Amino acid sequence: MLRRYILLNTNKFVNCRHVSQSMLQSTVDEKSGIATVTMNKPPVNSLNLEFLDEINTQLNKLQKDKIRGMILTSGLQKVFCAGLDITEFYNPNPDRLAKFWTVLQDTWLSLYMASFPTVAVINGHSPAGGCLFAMSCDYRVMVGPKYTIGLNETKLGIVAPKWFQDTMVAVIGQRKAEVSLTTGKMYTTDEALQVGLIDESLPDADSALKKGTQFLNNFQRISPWAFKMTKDISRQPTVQWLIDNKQKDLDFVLKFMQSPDVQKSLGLYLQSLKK
Ligand SMILES: CC/C=C\C/C=C\CCC/C=C/CC(=O)SCCNC(=O)CCNC(=O)[C@H](O)C(C)(C)COP(=O)(O)OP(=O)(O)OC[C@H]1O[C@@H](n2cnc3c(N)ncnc32)[C@H](O)[C@@H]1OP(=O)(O)O
Repeated sequence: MLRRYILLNTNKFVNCRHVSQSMLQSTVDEKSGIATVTMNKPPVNSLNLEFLDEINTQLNKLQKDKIRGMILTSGLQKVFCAGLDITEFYNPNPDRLAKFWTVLQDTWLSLYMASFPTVAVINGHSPAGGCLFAMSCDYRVMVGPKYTIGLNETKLGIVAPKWFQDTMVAVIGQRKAEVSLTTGKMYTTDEALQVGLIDESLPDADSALKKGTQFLNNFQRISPWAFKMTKDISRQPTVQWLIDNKQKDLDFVLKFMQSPDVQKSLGLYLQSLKK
């Protein structure tokens, strides 16, 4: 493994393994065994087929490398992740759409059930799929006060799939999730903290990264096996539906996304984004 000193977001030099460098930068601190995975796909870290594939491959690699924890963050100025790349849904090629959705399912399962503790350092806006990724980590630290987070699918004229919804229910509870999902609510950092969608709010990215690392350091005294078993038991009810219904979920998405009404809504939404 290539060893070198590199500059991390914390502006400190640390001895680390440099795992990869592309749309995703991943570094592992040799001493703590904590990986920092930085999404860096300008302009907004939208999740397309290739990016999701890279994220999933990296998560599986970190698992094999037996890292002790992971921070997921963004290398962009003001966006953590803009969610799924809407162009994957608009006038889709059915084969590519099927691959895209399958990789999304797999990436979510890898992240949600990661064998190591995970923290999302949300250093920018985090709508829809970005919120899903943040909610799938074990702890969320968000940089405030100016960014927003939430599952806004209804505002696009589409519907958050069951497993997106269940992930939110697991974090903020049934009632709050229902209101949040039906209204497509995007929470400010303060609102997200109040509702329990995030665990901490910090004024800048450096202190958020420190907080995330502090959380992960709690696990130095906890057996990785005990951690993983506890997490599996806790998260099993949320993941089981997708594990049992991957094909059904995919078939539904293929049909739903090719319907003229949904295509019309997506076209209008894409246009409004371009404006
Ligand atoms: C029972 C039913 C079950 C199942 C149904 C089946 C399937 C449904 C699946 C639905 C799941 C969807 C999950 C999603 O994640 S959908 C994506 C939702 N994302 C958004 O709404 C975010 C939109 N973006 C923004 O709000 C802003 O861009 C953001 C706040 C993130 C950043 O703002 P900023 O001002 O910094 O940048 P912009 O100028 O807006 O954007 C720059 C360029 O990037 C393009 N862009 C932005 N977001 C996306 C995206 N998600 N996908 C693709 N492209 C995106 C934007 O258009 C700009 O492009 P250019 O103008 O530069 O060409």
